[in-house]
Amino acid sequence: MAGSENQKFCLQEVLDSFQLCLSPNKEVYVEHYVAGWRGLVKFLNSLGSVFGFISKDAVSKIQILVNFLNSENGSQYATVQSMVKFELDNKLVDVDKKGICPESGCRTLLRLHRALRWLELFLERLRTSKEDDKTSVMCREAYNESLAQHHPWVVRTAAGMAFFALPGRPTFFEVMDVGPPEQVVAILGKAVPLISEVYLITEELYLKHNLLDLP
Ligand SMILES: CCCCCCCC/C=C\CCCCCCCC(=O)N[C@@H](COP(=O)(O)O)[C@H](O)/C=C/CCCCCCCCCCCCC
Repeated sequence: MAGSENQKFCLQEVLDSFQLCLSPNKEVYVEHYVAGWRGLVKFLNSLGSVFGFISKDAVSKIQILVNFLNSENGSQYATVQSMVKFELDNKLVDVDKKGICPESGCRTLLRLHRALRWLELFLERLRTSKEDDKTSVMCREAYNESLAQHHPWVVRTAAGMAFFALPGRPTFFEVMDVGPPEQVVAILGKAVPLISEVYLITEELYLKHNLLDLP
């Protein structure tokens, strides 16, 4: 999968990954979760180097999780549920905020999990938007309602500047490459509830184990 972030973006592929994410008993498969993010990073990379610092951060977090999946404990990382249990049972998570385990699977996935909420809010705005609506405004509103609350001023400022470089809605829809706007809206109508379900399952799990504030 190395270097796949430079390949062409495919919205259906992202949708498929998030669909495959959920097991019949509603566990979240880490493999498909990271595949969904890899697909999204392709989209980000197609927008140009202004978004490079965001893409780099997302790729490094994806890679940390892939490394866990490929490690000798890989089977423990099959689902978010098994990962949480394994890392908590083995004291691999910085629950006491002492600065240990800076790269646990739980804290790494939490960063992507918060970003998933941004994605859900952004895609819902995109889905219900009108032709003249600005993607930069939709993106900023979604960011302020979610990720921004976890970012320091310097990151919020850099992100805010990058949003100005977002292409307009028509170009956005073209890059999605799934056909006319009605088709994009239809696919987004399937993607948003799926993403929302994956988000809610993870949120409840993290809440139950008091992991939502991991440093
Ligand atoms: C269906 C197609 C349309 C939507 C396509 C969206 C494509 C988005 C792809 C990736 C999104 C980026 C995910 C970013 C993960 C950020 C994780 C994070 O919060 N990291 C921060 C904290 O990490 P630690 O320091 O604690 O390890 C880190 O400080 C962040 C640095 C980078 C800035 C992140 C800003 C995120 C802004 C929201 C994404 C905007 C993308 C716009 C593209 C439409």
